[in-house]
Amino acid sequence: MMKLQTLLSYLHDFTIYSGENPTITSIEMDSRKVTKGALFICIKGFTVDGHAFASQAVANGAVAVIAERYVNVPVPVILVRDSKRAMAVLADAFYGQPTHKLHLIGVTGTNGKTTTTHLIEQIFRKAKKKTGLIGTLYTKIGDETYEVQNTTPESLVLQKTFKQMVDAGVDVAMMEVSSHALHMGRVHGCDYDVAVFTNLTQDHLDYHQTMEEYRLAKGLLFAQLGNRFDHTRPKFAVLNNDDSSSEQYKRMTAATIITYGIETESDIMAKAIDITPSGMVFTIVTPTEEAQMQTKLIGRFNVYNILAATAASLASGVSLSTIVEAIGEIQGVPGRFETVDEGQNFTVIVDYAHTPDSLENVLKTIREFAKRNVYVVVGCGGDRDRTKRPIMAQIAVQYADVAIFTSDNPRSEQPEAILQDMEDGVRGQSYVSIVDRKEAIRYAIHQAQAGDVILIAGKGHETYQIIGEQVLHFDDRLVAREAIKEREVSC
Ligand SMILES: CC(=O)N[C@H]1[C@@H](OP(=O)(O)OP(=O)(O)OC[C@H]2O[C@@H](n3ccc(=O)[nH]c3=O)[C@H](O)[C@@H]2O)O[C@H](CO)[C@@H](O)[C@@H]1O[C@H](C)C(=O)N[C@@H](C)C(=O)N[C@H](CCC(=O)O)C(=O)O
Ligand SMILES: Nc1ncnc2c1ncn2[C@@H]1O[C@H](COP(=O)(O)OP(=O)(O)OP(=O)(O)O)[C@@H](O)[C@H]1O
Ligand SMILES: N[C@H](CCC[C@H](N)C(=O)O)C(=O)O
Ligand SMILES: [Mg+2]
Repeated sequence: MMKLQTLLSYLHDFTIYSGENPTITSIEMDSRKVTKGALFICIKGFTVDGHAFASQAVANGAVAVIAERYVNVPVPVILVRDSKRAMAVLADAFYGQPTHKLHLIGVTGTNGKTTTTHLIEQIFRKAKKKTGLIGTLYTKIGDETYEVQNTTPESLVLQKTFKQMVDAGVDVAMMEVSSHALHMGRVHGCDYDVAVFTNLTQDHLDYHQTMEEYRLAKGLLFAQLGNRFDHTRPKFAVLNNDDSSSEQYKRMTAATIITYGIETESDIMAKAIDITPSGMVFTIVTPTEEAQMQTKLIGRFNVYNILAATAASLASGVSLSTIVEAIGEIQGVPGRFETVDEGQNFTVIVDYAHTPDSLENVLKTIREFAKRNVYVVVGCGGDRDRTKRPIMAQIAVQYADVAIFTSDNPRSEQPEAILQDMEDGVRGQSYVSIVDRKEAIRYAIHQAQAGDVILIAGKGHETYQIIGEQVLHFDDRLVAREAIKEREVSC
């Protein structure tokens, strides 16, 4: 609870059309969630304009309204330049600036955010800290998980979650920070201690338009870090030295820089990497010590994720021996290189690769150990970057022996039209297109011979498929499992 005027003292640029000072009991951006005493924030969304719901919010009990243009309601209206950004400031204030009380680690980059945050979580758990995690899979406080809608939630949800973490005694929070969130200011008010960059490759050009804009959006995490030079709470930017975008981020941040890499000389490095089908071993070298790292995770890209997690944890004061122990025990991350094993004589892997770079990485990794044919079942999401479709199709055809194109989440687009965009990248080459994802997975599984490897890419942990407005239950792992059993019965 907070008085409106107290709350507004955190905002520096607004106009208020009232001298009233009601008590604010909650902040809402959705009129349907408003209850008595709420401050309603009108957000001009991508689908509808929240200003149209101000009256409904007041009817539901809102006692004040934040808006970008005047709305005619019988409660104080506060005009701001950008209501989404104002919301982030107000949410931070309303929930008692919870990130000031947490050690907060933010991870950004095109690929590897979910994996890296999970590695960091396990490391801190090993270090006997209470952890909180926010990302694509869920919000997790200690052992409890909660469903999420976005990888990086809207500021209201985000700050409320941080408050819950503080109340639950969380010491360290780690979160995925998407480029959308950075661009829209969802994370304004988050006081990061460590910011981590995984990599930058093509994705989300539907939203950011150009790679330069996309790179800049990710850079905001580093630009917004550490300008206080607080010697009691130093800030760290953890950067991938093998990714050229890091050079720009080094210039954008005032924080202490820690680099990691395999190719380029860096503060934290992996050397003598040995990759087998069951895991990896490598030497991790820091400025002060060296250790042997052993992991069940597979793929060179996961060496990068481990290096990023190690650098972030070392910067946070965790010992290298604790890090090595934690990484050694990690079984995997749901939907990331997850095998489906029903005792069949071929390998089935479900993975969340939905960008050109991740698909290429995963297929290259499979190629390193596959003894016979490699199948890939892959689609591209609707209402998302169209330009990645032909590129992903080309990668599928290039690295797999059998490429099967299918639907991912078509959303509002025609599934056949998405397949056309993919096929445009591979005209004249050999591939199979099966619109129905279940049928595509069944096709691969029924074709496979002993020793073959099937990669089912793009949806990983997802337990749904979005077709039009419908959200249907769909889980690649279950569909694959059923198809394997079906095949055994028919043999
Ligand atoms: C494009 C985008 O970012 N959209 C987000 C946005 O939805 P929107 O703009 O369509 O909202 P809207 O439906 O137009 O509503 C506008 C306003 O009216 C309000 N409203 C609406 C109806 C009503 O009756 N009353 C009412 O008050 C709404 O509560 C809202 O405040 O606000 C929603 C609520 O916070 C978000 O969940 C939603 O994310 C959607 C699901 C999404 O797909 N976002 C993607 C692009 C995204 O952000 N992805 C990144 C991850 C990318 C990656 O890592 O690969 C992420 O961080 O998730
Ligand atoms: N460091 C990496 N570099 C390239 N590809 C990676 C890396 N880590 C994971 N991948 C691939 O990308 C996929 C997605 O990984 P992950 O979920 O960790 O990334 P993310 O950044 O959280 O993705 P999203 O933006 O969709 O939330 C994995 O399934 C794997 O195929
Ligand atoms: N965070 C990503 C996830 C993509 C997952 C893929 N299955 C799809 O639906 O395109 C996005 O919203 O673009
Ligand atoms: Mg993620």
